Amino acid sequence: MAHKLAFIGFGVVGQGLAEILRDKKEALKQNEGFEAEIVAISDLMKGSIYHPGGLDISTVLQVLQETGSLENYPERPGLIRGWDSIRTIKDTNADTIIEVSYTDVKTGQPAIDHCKAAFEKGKNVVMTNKGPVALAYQELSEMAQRHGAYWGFEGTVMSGTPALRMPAAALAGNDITEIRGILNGTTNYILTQMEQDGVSYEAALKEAQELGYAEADPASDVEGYDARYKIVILSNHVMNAPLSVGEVECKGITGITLQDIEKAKAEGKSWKLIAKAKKENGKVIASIAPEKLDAEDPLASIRGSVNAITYQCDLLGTVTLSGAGAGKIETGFSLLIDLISINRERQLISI
Ligand SMILES: NC(=O)C1=CN([C@@H]2O[C@H](COP(=O)(O)OP(=O)(O)OC[C@H]3O[C@@H](n4cnc5c(N)ncnc54)[C@H](OP(=O)(O)O)[C@@H]3O)[C@@H](O)[C@H]2O)C=CC1
Ligand SMILES: N[C@@H](CC=O)C(=O)O
Repeated sequence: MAHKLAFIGFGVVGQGLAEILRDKKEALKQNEGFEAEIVAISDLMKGSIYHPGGLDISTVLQVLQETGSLENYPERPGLIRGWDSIRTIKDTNADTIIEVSYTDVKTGQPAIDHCKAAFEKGKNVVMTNKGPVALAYQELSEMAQRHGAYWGFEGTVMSGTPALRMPAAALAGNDITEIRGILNGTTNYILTQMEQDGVSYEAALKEAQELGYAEADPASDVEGYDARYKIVILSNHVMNAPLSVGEVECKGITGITLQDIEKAKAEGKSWKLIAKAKKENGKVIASIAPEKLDAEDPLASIRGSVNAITYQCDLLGTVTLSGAGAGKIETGFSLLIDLISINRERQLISI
């Protein structure tokens, strides 16, 4: 049976997943027994469409590309327009909600309410929005479990790079005592462009926005708030240690000038925005701050929108993972791997 999906938000990442589902439809069916049907899309400005029998993905993407609005999706019997996010979550026949609206760095809303509305209906949520995971991890995990719903959020940290799934699956049994990483693609892209090509901060930020890496409000990236959410998610989910956003010291990259970067380069060093979390006497101490790294530091060579993370494990020692930290298809993939996980669970249950 096809998975029925409803998208809340349909910007860069939502469209990335839709493109993957369009382009890999046959391969996913053949290799994974996975079939998906987009039944609804509700976006703040682009409009909202729902058809219980499914929307045509190619037409949706084409109409959006040509006109910028879902309002121009062709009329057909049974098509409903104009439902807001909550109605789309509650009243459509979707069994999984793809929550890809913007990340609010203060309240996590309205995405927290989107998750609650879905779980109350026993619907799965797969999301890249970091707010609910960083601010309401415990409450939402319990709620999803109580209602028998799956909550997937691989893309909230390091896009489609398995920064959450890899330690949960392959490092299980270790105590992860420390995490250190570059967790924001936009700032790493900016710092790299400034260092490699002498591009100005403003021009590099504009490029990152055009490439789809930056948050809707890029202050979240450059002030370090996005990386702060990510270290909180890692602490709670991977280190199994409660940490709240307010406990993380946070400094962004806005104070770093081209001169600072040139000076570091002459010393053989590189500026990076470093996220850290360390367990100390049963508590986690975490911070986000720019650091001038020696060339030998494994994180010094991480360039562009690529991210990297080092896990300090009690049994295995140091393990470092690097890969995409942002991007349309890369982050679309993070949603796909969560959907594939739901599908695999379904297949196991039906054996
Ligand atoms: N881009 C990336 O590489 C990554 C992004 N993320 C996260 O994924 C999420 C989506 O990112 P991205 O696609 O880049 O962002 P975009 O800004 O491109 O898309 C977000 C979309 O959500 C819509 N939206 C905002 N609020 C609501 C709402 N209440 N109901 C319905 N739609 C709403 C916006 O509408 P409109 O603009 O039409 O007003 C916009 O189309 C964000 O939370 C981001 O933090 C995570 C990892 C990587
Ligand atoms: N704006 C974020 C997107 C991914 O989380 C980033 O640049 O890392």
